[in-house]
Amino acid sequence: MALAVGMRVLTRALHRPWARGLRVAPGRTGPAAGGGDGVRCFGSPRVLVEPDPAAGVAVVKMRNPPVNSFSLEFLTELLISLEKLENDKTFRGIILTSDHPGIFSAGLDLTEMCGRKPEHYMEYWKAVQEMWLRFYLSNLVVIAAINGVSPAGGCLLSLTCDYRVLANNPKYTIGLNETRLGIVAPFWFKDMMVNTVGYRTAERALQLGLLFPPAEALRVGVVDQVVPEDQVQSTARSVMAQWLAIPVCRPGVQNQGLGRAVLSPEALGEAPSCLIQPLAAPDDPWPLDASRQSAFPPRGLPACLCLQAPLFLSLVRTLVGFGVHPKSKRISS
Ligand SMILES: CCCCC/C=C\CCCC/C=C/C(=O)SCCNC(=O)CCNC(=O)[C@H](O)C(C)(C)COP(=O)(O)OP(=O)(O)OC[C@H]1O[C@@H](n2cnc3c(N)ncnc32)[C@H](O)[C@@H]1OP(=O)(O)O
Repeated sequence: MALAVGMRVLTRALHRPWARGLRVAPGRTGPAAGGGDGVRCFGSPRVLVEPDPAAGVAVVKMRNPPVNSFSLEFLTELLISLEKLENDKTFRGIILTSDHPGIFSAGLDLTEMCGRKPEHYMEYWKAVQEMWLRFYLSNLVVIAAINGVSPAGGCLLSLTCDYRVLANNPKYTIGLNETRLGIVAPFWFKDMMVNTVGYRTAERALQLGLLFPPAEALRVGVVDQVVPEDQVQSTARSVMAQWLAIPVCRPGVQNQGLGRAVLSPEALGEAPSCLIQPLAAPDDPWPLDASRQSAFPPRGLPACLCLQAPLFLSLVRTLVGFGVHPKSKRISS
C-alpha cells in the first residue's frame, strides 16, 4: 500500500506542484495532559503540546493531517516546540504521539521531494536532518506512543526516542520501507535501525523495505512494548515515570557514549551543515562500488526522481546502503 500511495503522491505532486500542503489545522486549547487546572495546551497549527508541569512531562501531538507527513512547515513547528520544551526547565520528558490515532506519521512528505528547486531540496533535507539530530540528541527523555502506522521517516522519528510503545493493531505497521519506493534510506536511517535491531535484522528489513506489524515489531525489537490501543498513552506515562526516577537519565546515557552511536564528536559540532555538505560537492568521487552502480537506478525509481536525475545522483552519492559509503565512515566512525 505504501508503495502505491507513494507513487500516487509523487505523480500528483509533479502535475500539481501548487497543490502541496499548507494544510493548517485549527488551533485548540484544552486541559493539561495531567488534568491540572489552569494549565493550557500550547503549540502551533501542526503541533499540539499538552503540558503536565507537575509531572515534568509534556505530550507532543503531531497534527498535520491527513497523515502527519513531514512537510517543511510541520518540521519547523515540531522543532520549535521541542526547543521551547528543552529551554523550559519545568520539563524533563516528552511523550511523542499523534493527534490522529491510526496514523503516527507517513514519514517524509513526498511532495517536498519532487518538482521543486534545488534550494528547496537543500532546505528540506536540512530540516529533516535537524529533526533527527534534535530529537536524537535532546536532553529530554522522549517516549514514543505510537498510535498508528509509522513507515519510513515516521519510523526514524520513533527510533530517535528512548522507548517505543506501539498500539496492538495489525494495521499499525512500522519500518523503513524506502526501497519499496525505489529510494535508498540514508545511512543515518540505516544506522539507527542497526543500533535498534542489530545488523542482520536491519539489513534484511531495509533491503526488503519491511513494515512490521506489532507482534513482529516487538519480536525483532523495533519497538519495546506492544499494548492494547487504549493503553498506549498510559503505558507511555508509566514508562516516563520510570525514566524520570533516574536523576540523570538521558544526559547520563549520552555521557556513557550510548546516545552518540551514530555520530562522531566532529559531526555533533555542526551536524546539519556537516551532513549536508556533500550535497554541495557534486563532483565527489562516485562512492558506490561496481555492483551497486549496475543496480542503479533501482527498479521502481519514481519517475519524478528520475527527472531530478542530477540532484538525485548527487543525493545517492550522499545517501547510502550498507557499508559501501566512505561518507558513512566520516560520520559514524
Ligand atoms: C530532498 C531530497 C529529494 C530526493 C530524496 C531522495 C531520497 C531520500 C530518501 C529519504 C528517505 C525517505 C523517507 C520517507 O519517509 S519517504 C515517505 C515514505 N512514506 C510512505 O511510504 C507512506 C505512504 N503513505 C501510506 O502508506 C498511506 O498514506 C498511509 C500512511 C498508510 C495512510 O493510509 P490512508 O489512511 O489510507 O490514507 P491515504 O493513503 O488515502 O492518504 C491520505 C492522503 O495523504 C497523502 N499521503 C500519504 N502519504 C504521504 C506522504 N508520505 N507524503 C505526502 N502525502 C502523503 C495521500 O496521497 C492522500 O492524499 P489525498 O488525500 O490528497 O489523496
